[in-house]
Parts: sequence; C-alpha cells; structure tokens
Amino acid sequence: MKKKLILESGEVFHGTGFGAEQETAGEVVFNTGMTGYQELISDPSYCGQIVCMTYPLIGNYGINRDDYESIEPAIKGLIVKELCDLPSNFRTQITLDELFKKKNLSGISGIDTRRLTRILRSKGVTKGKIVNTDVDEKAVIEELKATNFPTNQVEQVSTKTSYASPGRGFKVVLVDFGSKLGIIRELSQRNCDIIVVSHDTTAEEILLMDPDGIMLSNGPGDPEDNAEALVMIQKLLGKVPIFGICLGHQLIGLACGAKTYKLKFGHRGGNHPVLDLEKNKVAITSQNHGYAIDQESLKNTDLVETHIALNDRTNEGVKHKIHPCFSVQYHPEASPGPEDANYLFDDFITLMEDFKK
Ligand SMILES: NC(=O)CC[C@H](N)C(=O)O
Repeated sequence: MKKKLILESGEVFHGTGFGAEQETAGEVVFNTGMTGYQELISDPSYCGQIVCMTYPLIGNYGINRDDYESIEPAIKGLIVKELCDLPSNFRTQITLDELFKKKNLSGISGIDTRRLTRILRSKGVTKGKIVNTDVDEKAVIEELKATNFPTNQVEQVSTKTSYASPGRGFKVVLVDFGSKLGIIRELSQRNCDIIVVSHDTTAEEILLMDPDGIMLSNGPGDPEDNAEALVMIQKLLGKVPIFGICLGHQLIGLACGAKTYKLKFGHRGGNHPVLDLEKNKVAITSQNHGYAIDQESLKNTDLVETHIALNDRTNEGVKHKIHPCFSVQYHPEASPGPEDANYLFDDFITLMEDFKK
C-alpha cells in the first residue's frame, strides 16, 4: 500500500507501507547499524521513536526466536530503503513484515534514507508521521507541531512487577527503566542473582532486598523526566555499589548534580569509538542515545569523566570520586553490536567484591 512520511519540518517522502496499515507518529531518528534490526526494534529505549535505518537492505536475515531485547517492541515505526521479504538464515522464523503485522507496527520502505538522514543530521531529530497518501500534508505538519513528547515513556516500558533471574553469585537489583534483556544476560553469565524491579522502586525497598550491587538500566525519553529515580540514587550512593548504563548513566549524573542536554541527532549505531581515559584504550561501541551529560557541569560534582566519544568528544562515562559507582553512556552488553566494552561487567563484579571486603 502506498504511504508517505511527513516531517514536522515539512519534507514529504513517498514509499510503500509494510506491517500494520495504521498511521504512526513519533520522533524520527536514524541508526547506522548494518545488522541488529531485531534487537533495535525490541529495545525499549526506542519507545516513541520512528527509526530510519541508513543501511539500505533491512530484513535479509529475518526474525528469529532469540534476538529480542524485550518481549513487546516499544518502537513506533521503521523507515527503510529496501525491505527484504525473502530472508535467508537458518534461524529465521518469520519475516520483518510478518513481525510488524503480528505486533501491529507500521513501517515504510522505498524511502531515500540517505536524504532523510542528511536532513536529520542538519536540522536535528524531528517529529514525523507515516500516513496514507491521501492524507492532507499541511494538517499533519500542524498536528506534529502541536504534539509534545510524552514524559512518561519509562513508565510505559518498565516492568510493573518485580521478577527474579536466580543465580548463585552476587545479588544485583536491576532497576528497570526499559532494560534490554542483554543486560540481564551479561549479569547472569557472571552468576549474579538478579532481581528486576520497577523504575519507581524506592531506595528503602531496594535496601530491604540486601543487594550486593545495583544496576541502573537503559531506557527511553528525557532523563530529566525521572525525578523520583534521582532521590532513590542519592539515597543508595555509598550504601551499595552502583553501575549505570545509558539512561542509568544520565540519572547518576543528574543525581550527583550534573546536567544533561539533548544532542542534535544522537548516537545510534554499532561503530562508535569511545576512549577509556583511565585504561587509555579505545572500544568500538554499540550506542543508542539522544541525550548526554554536560561535561562542564561535571566540574561541580563528585563525578569524574572516564570515557569520551572520539567522533564528537562528548561524555561517555563517569565514576564517583568517593562512592563505589560508575556508569557509561554506551551499551557494553552490545545487543546489537560489538562486545569490546563487555569488560565493564567484570569491573562491576570487582567493585562488588571490593565493597564486600
Ligand atoms: N538507550 C538509552 O538508555 C537512552 C537514554 C536516553 N533516553 C537518551 O536518549 O539519551
């Protein structure tokens, strides 16, 4: 079915719809990954977003049983150049189109994703809507201009009830702000006894579980929309070792008095070089973030910068000067992408070991 993508900034792209037939609107961002579309689609951090894939052929290895990062996708839509509906992969169960139909997700193919990406890079990420070709474009542009992003995206994706992933090692409370399953996999591979709790769990409730460590997960939206979590973090600092990833990293920054800001078009892909300032080594990292910690504001806190992005020198990691607490903006669990930074999970285990001594 013929469809079109309309951007708040007025550009219109014509293409072919796939998946569900309904309209869909959201923040249009781009991801430069060549593979990993199944993990991307199911990463709760993309809640509310329509993702443009810069790699031109998407769907060519299908959808399999294992590579989901959450049970229910939170993505609002997908924009591709060429949709492959004849996947070739021994693990394939269904096609990307079949998944989108099953999950009631809308996509559009046949789009000049290079031109769209150049617009997003020059104008910044923008709201957009995938609609039928007969829809009035001016009305959609006005509607997009009047639309504000929801401020409860973490609440939409966080678990409503606690659940366990048992292990014989350190007890880790994972605060789920929209966690990727890859984080649970990495902690489980290190024998951690994991309890996953909702984003609004209090510090008192967490301390009652007597954890050896706290994992603050990735998640969608503006980090400043999570005031409750900052209070929880401030109360836990110094009492239990803390490791934060992506949104968790930004929340640690805010809890310690730093500021965050919105990047023009964000970092989303699997080839972002990050320099570990302490180890003086570069990791090629998996990234998906639209906000960052303001480096200038770190000067007024007890945090020190530990990692920077080599493409644009923005902050990619901090650690606390006094308390056992560190975090990174990128994704050491990969899923998808390179696993160069996987060592950070071992650093977390060491932090818990040292704290117990
Ligand atoms: N993957 C994440 O945790 C993203 C964090 C935050 N929502 C951002 O866009 O920067």
